[in-house]
Amino acid sequence: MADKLLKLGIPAGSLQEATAELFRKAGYNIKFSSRSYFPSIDDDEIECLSIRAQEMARYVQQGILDAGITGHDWVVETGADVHEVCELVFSKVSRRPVRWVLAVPNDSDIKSVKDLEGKRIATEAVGLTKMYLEKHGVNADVEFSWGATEVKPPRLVDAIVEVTETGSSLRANNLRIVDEVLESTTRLIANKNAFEDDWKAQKLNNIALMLQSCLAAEGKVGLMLNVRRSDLQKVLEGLPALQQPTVSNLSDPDWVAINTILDESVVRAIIPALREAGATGIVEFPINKIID
Ligand SMILES: Nc1ncnc2c1ncn2[C@@H]1O[C@H](COP(=O)(O)OP(=O)(O)OP(=O)(O)O)[C@@H](O)[C@H]1O
Ligand SMILES: O=P(O)(O)OC[C@H]1O[C@H](OP(=O)(O)OP(=O)(O)O)[C@H](O)[C@@H]1O
Ligand SMILES: [Mg+2]
Repeated sequence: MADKLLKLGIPAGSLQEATAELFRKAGYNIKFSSRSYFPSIDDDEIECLSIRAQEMARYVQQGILDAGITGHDWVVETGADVHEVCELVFSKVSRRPVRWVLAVPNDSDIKSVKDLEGKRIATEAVGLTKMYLEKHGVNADVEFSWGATEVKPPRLVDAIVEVTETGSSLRANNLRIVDEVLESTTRLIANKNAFEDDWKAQKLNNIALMLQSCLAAEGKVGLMLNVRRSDLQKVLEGLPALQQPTVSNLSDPDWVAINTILDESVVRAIIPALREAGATGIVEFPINKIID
């Protein structure tokens, strides 16, 4: 049926590769070809369009796209009226939010937002910056920057408001953070009318479930082990209490099997302790998805 098609915006630019990689983990294969706005996806019910993150919310609001992936920052900046299906905490290189920050040269006299009175600020997010200045009752010139904003101070402007993830671009340009303007994460957003359509809403909720379950599984591993029933309490005490481990019977009534999920970072300390406590047959395995 022709209307069983979800038009989905995939962000071009910083989020493109991380988005495609997350979809791949979730079971969808997205392929980009140069100069095409239509990446292919191995699901006949989805049509992908490659759109700049800045423009995503506008096209979603207008219904040109049913849904899209973009940063919360651009939803706020564009003031688009869209439905947020879910938050997806991933950025270009990390699984942390990005921050829009007010930054100045290391040796600048500007120490707080109040010192911006009458100064020049360059940014790609003019709306966010003006809202921030207004909140602090400061009057300054905010000019739109097409990019490479970090190279502008001190010759062209006094300060910038720019997005940062690892901080390396700011460091490379001898800039210091004065204040945080907005913290932002990636979101799956939908057109409000499209989300009224049961089929589209379910399709989007299913995509959200798969993407979120992949993010939830990152940095986690599964662990299974066997233990004498008499050692069970001691072994359970050695496992992080985050998750209730599954304990199941074995054919030998004196033994039980334990199945649990752990942060990969603690495994190297926990496995030797489990062995010491009497566990045997310890197996660590990778996990792809966690659905609560
Ligand atoms: N490391 C990062 N740098 C910039 N934006 C990031 C980063 N990680 C995540 N984002 C998010 O990606 C979106 C940026 O999209 P945009 O299309 O402006 O990317 P861009 O970096 O300007 O693209 P390009 O690579 O074409 O310059 C924003 O929502 C931003 O919050
Ligand atoms: O804190 P960092 O990890 O250094 O990331 C932030 C930088 O990444 C983005 O630039 P991008 O590479 O997209 O170049 P652009 O200036 O052309 O947008 C963004 O505009 C910052 O410059
Ligand atoms: Mg950019």
